[in-house]
Amino acid sequence: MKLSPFPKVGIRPTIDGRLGGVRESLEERTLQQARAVADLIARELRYPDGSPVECVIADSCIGGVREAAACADKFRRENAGVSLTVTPCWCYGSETMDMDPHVPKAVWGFNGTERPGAVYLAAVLAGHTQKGLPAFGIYGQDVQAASDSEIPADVREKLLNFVRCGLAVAIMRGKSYLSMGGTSMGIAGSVVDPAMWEKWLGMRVEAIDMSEFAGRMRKGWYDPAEYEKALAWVKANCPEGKDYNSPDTTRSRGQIDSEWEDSVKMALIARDLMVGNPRLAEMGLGEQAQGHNAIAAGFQGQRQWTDHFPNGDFLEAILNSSFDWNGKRAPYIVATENDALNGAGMLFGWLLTHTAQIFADLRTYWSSTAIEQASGKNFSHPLVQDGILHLINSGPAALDGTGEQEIGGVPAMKPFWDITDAEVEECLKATIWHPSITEYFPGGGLSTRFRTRGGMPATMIRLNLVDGLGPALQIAEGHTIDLPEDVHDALDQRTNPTWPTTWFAPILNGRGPFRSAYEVMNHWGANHCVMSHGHIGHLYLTLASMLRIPVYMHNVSEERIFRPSAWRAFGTADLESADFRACAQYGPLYGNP
Ligand SMILES: C[C@H](O)[C@@H](O)[C@@H](O)C(=O)CO
Ligand SMILES: [Mn+2]
Repeated sequence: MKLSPFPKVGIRPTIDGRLGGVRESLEERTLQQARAVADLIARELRYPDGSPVECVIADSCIGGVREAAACADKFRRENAGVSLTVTPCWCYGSETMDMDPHVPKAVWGFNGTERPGAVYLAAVLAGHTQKGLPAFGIYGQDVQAASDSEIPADVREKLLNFVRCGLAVAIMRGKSYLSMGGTSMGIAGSVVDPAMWEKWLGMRVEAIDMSEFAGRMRKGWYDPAEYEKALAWVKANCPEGKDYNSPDTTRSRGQIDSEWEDSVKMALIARDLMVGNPRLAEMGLGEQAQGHNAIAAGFQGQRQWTDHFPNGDFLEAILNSSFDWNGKRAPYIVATENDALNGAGMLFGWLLTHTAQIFADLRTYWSSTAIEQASGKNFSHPLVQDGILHLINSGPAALDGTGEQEIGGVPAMKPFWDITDAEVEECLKATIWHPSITEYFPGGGLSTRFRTRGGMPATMIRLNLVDGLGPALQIAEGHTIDLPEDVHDALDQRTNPTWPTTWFAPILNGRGPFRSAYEVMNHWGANHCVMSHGHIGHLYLTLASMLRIPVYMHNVSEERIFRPSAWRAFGTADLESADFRACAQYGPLYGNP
């Protein structure tokens, strides 16, 4: 993924500015604390391309406003997109605080008692709250000796989660969402709203007409050598399955072969449109070589493209996966049906985890009774209470979604740098490509079919756009579920056996939407959802608060919620309402609607 240089993490060692003893006694200790945090971040966190996260530390401790200003200048020069203030002692809050309104910020006040680091933490957070510059507060549970340079586990977790989410915010800033085509079948999420991307995510919306695909395919505006390589790889790795079309809608072998060829061309063209390709410049296509600086995109597909041309299943499946004919690499985020809101959700999930994201229709709630009626079998599972949700895209999903990768023997989706070659093979083997259903896709194409292995901890989200409110987020942690073969088959054949299926059981806590799996579906805000690997609802909550996007449904336990300290001033009895009030008060991160 050819993204511009990634933003760094700016570390601000603040200090008591009083010379004549106090400051001198603290200089080395304070700088050591900053260096320890920088080492932790570089050791534990990666950028989406797998390279270690870089930190930039202020040239001196910050004891007053001049040093604070010098640090801000350095952070601007060095492209620091996240701000982390650390200190073991008292400092002068309003004189040393970071006042950049657009950079996610946190403060770690060392919990020692020889010097009042925690008192500064509270004081400077009060300043942030008073000035409308919300900041995250990090304070260790246990008192540490002044000489203790260890970063305790609870502080470490908050530091790393803050930086993960802060970098997601910073990396999105200035990038594009590329709308490939327009509104798909009247899906509201594909009525792309530039203001949402600009004001909440600091991004821009780029748009291309679908004729750009037709034109590039017809004129051969893609790398011919890569095309041949990709087509050969597809023939060797993408097995074709049963043609479910009726005799009079079955397409000929030759037609399907040409649909494979077009599908591969479309994948190359979509990627080139997103991030550019220097090879195109060598072909005399200098403007096309630029791409649209897109970190996420959507493909309109249905309709009208798919009335005349092959569907985008192969394009979307392979670009969203962590591998292709060139080997393992970061996914390219592409939303089916140009559902830009789901595309934003996929982008969040990828930036938080660096793993592929499953795009799916939230198609059906299957109660245990309905499962028994449809399959003749009664089905029970320790993680299933009243029923399960059928996630199945009328399109593809990342092949990582097969669940053929593992962490500790448990199905997972991993960053590309952790995926083994054998796991890539398993993901490909677990996927069958069926000739698409002609009545849906008269232009043909191949549909992606797999079933996600059960037992994967997963988080399902949806970003919705609410008139008068702006974007709002839903989160449901849960697990993928294995159905017995015959039960799955009965339900899958009845639904659509040419598309990718994930059976999902949300974790229920008996409250609100999480009273039952039925209520989770009943409350879902749109036809699509994104599934990420892992129980990462807490990361989505932190990210949403940085972007001032309220969360109106989640099943994350209270102790895992980490938001700016100012959020507490909007209410502590009902965190959901407080979140809404805080987001309304601060407005979108990059400007009011
Ligand atoms: C049946 C339609 O063709 C599908 O595309 C539709 O079910 C959707 O995916 C809507 O999100
Ligand atoms: Mn859909």
